Formats: sequence, structure tokens, C-alpha cells
Amino acid sequence: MPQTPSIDPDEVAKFSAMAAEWWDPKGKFRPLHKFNPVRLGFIRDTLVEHFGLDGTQRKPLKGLRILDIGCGGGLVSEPMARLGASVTGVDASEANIKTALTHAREAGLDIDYRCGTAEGLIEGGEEPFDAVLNLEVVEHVADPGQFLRDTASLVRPGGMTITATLNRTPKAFALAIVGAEYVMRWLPPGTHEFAKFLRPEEVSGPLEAAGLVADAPQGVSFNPLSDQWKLSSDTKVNYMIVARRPE
Ligand SMILES: C[S@@+](CC[C@H](N)C(=O)[O-])C[C@H]1O[C@@H](n2cnc3c(N)ncnc32)[C@H](O)[C@@H]1O
Ligand SMILES: [Mg+2]
Repeated sequence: MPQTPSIDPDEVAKFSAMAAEWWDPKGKFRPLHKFNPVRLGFIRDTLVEHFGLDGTQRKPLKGLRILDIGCGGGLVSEPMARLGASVTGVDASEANIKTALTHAREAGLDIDYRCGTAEGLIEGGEEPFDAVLNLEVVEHVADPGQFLRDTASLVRPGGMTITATLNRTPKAFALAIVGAEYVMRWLPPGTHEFAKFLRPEEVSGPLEAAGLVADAPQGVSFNPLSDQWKLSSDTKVNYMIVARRPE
């Protein structure tokens, strides 16, 4: 594990211990698999609109350079590559990167996976990206403000970033921790720490401090009747924020 400021070693160890399960839709990452179609649709549509791409093409993201920071096993990196993007997937856990590499190789996808961090990319003089995806990571890092400013600085002028996380509200405590971890057992107890959840302004603030302009948050909600996630106006539990760097 690289020793740099954004890493909380206990958090990264927790994900490393589950590394073999990333691609098991019934395993410990079941919630992310269930959640994936709605966030992928939102990401695709947002990128197509922002960059003025042709959404009817089979590979509409062709030509875009995307960073998936905290990519885990590659649940988002792979679909982005299939849509034509040139994807760099970075994760602090070596075990996750191994899982991601093996899975992409078996799928015949060429993804630039690296074990590392946002601050490591900056120190290494990485060229800024068209888009940076920061999905379900900021609630697991040591210093969220610095991490958000770092991810923002990896966005090129005219580019954008999408951040997804959990809100720090009583409803999120009830659903994402008590419900998902202790009642439904969708996630291993201890996966999330309530104090590390972020209010939308705690995400947009650091992004804007780093020169981006943030949209209003987009809520994502689970409907127990249909057993599905959908975009919603309710940002009290899961939400995503799009932020753009002016030209
Ligand atoms: C909940 S998972 C999300 C994975 C992926 N983004 C997804 O949504 O499918 C959080 C990931 O963040 C990684 N991580 C934690 N701290 C990190 C850091 N400082 N830099 C990069 N990755 C980190 C963990 O190893 C883990 O794979
Ligand atoms: Mg999480």
C-alpha cells in the first residue's frame, strides 16, 4: 500500500480483504452491482451531454480520457472502456488492482490500471483528464477535503468530474448503516462509518475551492418494491455531484 496522505490504512485493508469478491454479483459488493446500471446511465448521459458526443454511437465515449479514482475491481472502468473511453483506473489497494487487471484481461479490455492515489498521480506529473470519476471513495479516505481538491486538479480545463457518496443525515444512518449493514446484511457490518459521510456542500466546497463549478446534487434512491435504484430528487442518502472546470 503506498504511504501517502489520502490513505486510511484500515479502510484500504478492509477493501483488500474483499478483493476476490468484486465481480460476484451476490457477494460483498452486491450493493454496487445493483447500483451500477443507474450510475452508469447517469455517467454516460452526463459525459455525452457535457462533451457534445453522439449518444447513438456504439462507442460514444471514444476519444475521452477518463480517470476512475478508487476504481476497486473495475465495476465502472470496464463499462467506460466498452463505451470507447481510454480509461486509467487507480486504487490504493494492490489486491483490488490485481483483481481488476485479471478481469479486464479475461474480458479482452485494455485498461491502464495502477496501484496508487490522486496525490501520487499529481506528483508524477500526470496529464489532466477529460473526466475524473470519484465513486464511493471519498467517504473512505483520510482527508476528504484534500482528496477532493486533488481529484479536481486532475481535471483539464473544459473537463469535468463526477463524485458519488453518502450524505450525513439521519436517513442515511438509518438506511445505509442500520438497514444495509445490520438488517438486510447487504454489506459487512463496519463497511461504512457514519461520521465520514459528507453533506453535498462538503463535496462541492473543496471542488469549487479547486476552481471547478458544481451542479446541484443528483439523488439516487432505492425502491424496495421494485428492488431497484433510480435517479431521484432525494439527496438524503446516496447522491452524485457533477463539477466542471471552465475552459
Ligand atoms: C467502495 S469502493 C468503490 C469502488 C469503485 N469506485 C466502485 O464504485 O465500484 C472504495 C475504493 O476506494 C479505494 N480507496 C480508498 N482510499 C483510497 C485512496 N486514498 N486513493 C485511492 N483509492 C482509495 C479502496 O481500496 C476501494 O477499492
Ligand atoms: Mg462506500
